[in-house]
Amino acid sequence: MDVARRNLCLPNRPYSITLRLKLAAAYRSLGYPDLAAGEAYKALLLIDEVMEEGEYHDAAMEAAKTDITSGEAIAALDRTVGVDQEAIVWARICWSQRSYSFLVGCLIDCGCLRSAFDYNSRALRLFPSSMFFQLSQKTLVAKVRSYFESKGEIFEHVDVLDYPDNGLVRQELYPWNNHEPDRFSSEGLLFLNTEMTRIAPKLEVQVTNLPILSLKQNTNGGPPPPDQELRHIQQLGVFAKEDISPGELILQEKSILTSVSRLHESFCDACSASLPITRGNGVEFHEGAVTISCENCDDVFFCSAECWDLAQVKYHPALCGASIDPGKVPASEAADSLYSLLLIRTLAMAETQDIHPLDLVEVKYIWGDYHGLDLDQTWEVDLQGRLLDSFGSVPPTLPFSFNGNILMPLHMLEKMGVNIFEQSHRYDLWVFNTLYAKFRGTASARQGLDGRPEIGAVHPMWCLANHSCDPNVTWEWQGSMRFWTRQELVQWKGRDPEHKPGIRKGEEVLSHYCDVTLPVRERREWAIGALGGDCVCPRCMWEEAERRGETA
Ligand SMILES: C[S@@+](CC[C@H](N)C(=O)[O-])C[C@H]1O[C@@H](n2cnc3c(N)ncnc32)[C@H](O)[C@@H]1O
Repeated sequence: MDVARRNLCLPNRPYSITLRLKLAAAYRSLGYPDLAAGEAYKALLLIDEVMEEGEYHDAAMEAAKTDITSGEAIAALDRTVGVDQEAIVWARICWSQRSYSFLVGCLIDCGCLRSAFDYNSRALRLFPSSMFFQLSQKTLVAKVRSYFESKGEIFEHVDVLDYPDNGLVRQELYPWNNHEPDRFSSEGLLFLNTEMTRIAPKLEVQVTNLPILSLKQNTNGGPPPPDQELRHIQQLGVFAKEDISPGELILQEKSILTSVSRLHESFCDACSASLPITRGNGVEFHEGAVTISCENCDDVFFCSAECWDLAQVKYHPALCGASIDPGKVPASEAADSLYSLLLIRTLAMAETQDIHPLDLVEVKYIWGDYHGLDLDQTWEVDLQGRLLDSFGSVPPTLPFSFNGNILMPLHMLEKMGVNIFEQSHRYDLWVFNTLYAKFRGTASARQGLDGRPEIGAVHPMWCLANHSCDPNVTWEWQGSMRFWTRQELVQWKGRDPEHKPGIRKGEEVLSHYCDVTLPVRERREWAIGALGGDCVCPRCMWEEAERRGETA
């Protein structure tokens, strides 16, 4: 595949602007405008390096000259513009125009209209007579106008900062991603079960079949199938190795893949347990423990020497002194901000441990909820070979923003001292997207008193348990994640009266992703993000039928 081939070239020519632009073109033609936007943005960074005395100026200048003398630049532009062979002219005029046009076009494709507007305005200042940017301006105004008019608002009254900037892109196991393990292989299961036995001796991970709940993946655009005709796929689940009585603690898992979005002094930076409250000059003791802080940065606090040691070995050195406080995050973006912080934690873990982010044991085996469609059958082009839509007809489901998926991770990596050009193979946008895909289906978040998500975490073993609105366990997250078998099952009228609390050998551990005391419609709405569609557990099916007056 073209993308894979060019990706392989990048380690040798990480500063080549033309190579970045070719990669952007290849990504776009394959229905990945988000990945194309990432390469176009890096091309713009390199153009700045060529034109100014920056950290990478010499390397970028050298690469630009090589591109020009080797004829690469001419091929990339499909035409020779100007006769001046100076790299700076190429950068300022040709490459810059091409990078901006990729970035703006791809951001529009991804629904990031505010960012597209911003870059198009910059491009128009540089190239005022460009038809492309003038047209893009018109397209953007039309799109933003129709967005606000559909909400009953007047476009002229809206601040640019309020323009929509979040879209959806393909949630995919990229064809060139060779880090994803075979989770169903005997080696994969052996690894997971060794981990599981350590924290939950009575449980084991098994392969199971689950209904695919996402309508887009079930219907390819047709009407929704009847519930009994849903397609099924293989996934993992957690099962009892022996009989377990009601009220037993069956799993206790501590994770350092956590995020704290505010009140950093109130939570352990490693495990996110609540910390003792500081009063005046003294410190309030909490279960005999006292808060430990990092002497070098004084930005982070820990609940125990164990957490401090884990932070030192696993992630903190990469971040020590690099403030990651996202500042005041609007309530509407609080949940996304927790995912971004999980991404930063993962990048810091990769950097500290010198390992590819997708090979970290904390993320490698977790579920990515990739679309699972056969690309040969789904991908559609017209008679001229052009894509029918920007994503090649693959339904986009992964939330995407220019800031969260491109700008912020690259900026944080630079703060960690990572060379984002030479380390592209390790810290590329498709890697960030893959991590987000994994977090979105598995992370848990806890809200503060004002209802805004405050802390988030991925517990790699706990998150292997599937959901039911009639769960046989309940869980609590306070530093560690803990599972108990329920003393009493949820009350609902349609259950088999023989079904009693406790879990028998061979039965699946069924967790809950929503508040199971709510009525069926509210439960389904709550869990839809984590499940990908409406829950079809026996309780939901029965209660939905009852609601429609269909039960016997
Ligand atoms: C946190 S993961 C659970 C573990 C996952 N089955 C695995 O293989 O790692 C959440 C995903 O599991 C699937 N899932 C969990 N409970 C389900 C249910 N009751 N019905 C259908 N799919 C379910 C959904 O695809 C969801 O996105």
